[in-house]
Amino acid sequence: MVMRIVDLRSDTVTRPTDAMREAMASAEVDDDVLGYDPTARRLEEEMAKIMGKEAALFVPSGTMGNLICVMVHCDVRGSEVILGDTCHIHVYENGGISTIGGVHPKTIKNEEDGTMDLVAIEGAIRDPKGSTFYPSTRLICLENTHANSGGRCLSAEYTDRVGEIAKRHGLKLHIDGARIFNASVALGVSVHRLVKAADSVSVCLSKGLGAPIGSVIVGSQSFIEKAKTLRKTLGGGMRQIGVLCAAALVALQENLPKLQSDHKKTKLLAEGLNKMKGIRVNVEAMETNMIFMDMEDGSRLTAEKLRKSLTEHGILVIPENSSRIRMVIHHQITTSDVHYTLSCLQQAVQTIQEPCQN
Ligand SMILES: Cc1ncc(COP(=O)(O)O)c(C=O)c1O
Ligand SMILES: C[C@@H](O)[C@H](N)C(=O)O
Repeated sequence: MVMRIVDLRSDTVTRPTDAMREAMASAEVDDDVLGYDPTARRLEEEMAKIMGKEAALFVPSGTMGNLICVMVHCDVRGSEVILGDTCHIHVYENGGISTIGGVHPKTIKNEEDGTMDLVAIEGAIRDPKGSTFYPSTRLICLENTHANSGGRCLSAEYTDRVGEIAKRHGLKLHIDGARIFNASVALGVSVHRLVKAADSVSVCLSKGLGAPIGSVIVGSQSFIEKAKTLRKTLGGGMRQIGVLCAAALVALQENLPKLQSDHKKTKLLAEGLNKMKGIRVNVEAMETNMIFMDMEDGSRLTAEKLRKSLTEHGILVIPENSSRIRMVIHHQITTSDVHYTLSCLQQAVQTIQEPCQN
């Protein structure tokens, strides 16, 4: 019997749709290193227009997109970047900006809402007069939505304030916009307004948009030209990438409109979880497509016990720690999957908390 699978591990787990596969199979392609791939060019022009920037570049992953942007902005030895202590660039990218990029990280505490305190940002900027001893601050990085705070959205006004600080000190601003479309839909603000103050943005095609592979970075024409050279240096120059970009173009058409529904399903799941004995979810803080489900002290519940029980029912999740599980909704999770997950979890919670009654 084929087991029902409900994959809540991440929004990176989606499978290409039939329309994506058809587009991939019939994509018009050419060598994107020797010249340019026409389908890649279409995607890049589309993304630059949507994001309100001069130019765009397809890259194999969000990690490489962030690395390239940081390295282009911080192209002088001794550069330092100000970024959040729980941001993806600092936590999940193997320290690449330092080990490969030679850029020094200056972390600031991420607040619960994914922002960094504005006074702390400005206070972290190195005094150029201290350059005998200190690195030189060249870049500030934000992340919108902020994954480790549960997919929280940064407002356009907050981003503008950080942009003003950067400009005042002659710095650049990069946004890790892996889920910027989720922020745009949740806030009801266009993506180009959200990133107006940014000098560069890295946008994942392979998350909520549901494309199988890739990201796009956007910025000025001169920035993207430097980024293209660095992409090749890092081994990211690829040939007939129209095969991948064709799927991304379908994703933009098909899945962008579905993000609102992803967020609705997230709220439905969060509200259901919050009613369960021993489980706590900050429903208000679940602004987009992510849920952090916490186990209350003394509830006998642990992330591993629940993960194991859910897996037995085909529901896949990733524990954040011993008492927290993250669940991520995407366009291939149905409302019925949400109800199924709630029913299985209710059963697991009951079994774990009242073993003798079962
Ligand atoms: C906020 C954020 N930025 C960047 C990335 C990196 O993207 P990729 O997995 O394509 O390298 C991810 C997740 O994958 C992410 O969640
Ligand atoms: C873990 C992280 O790299 C990935 N972006 C995710 O959110 O699933």
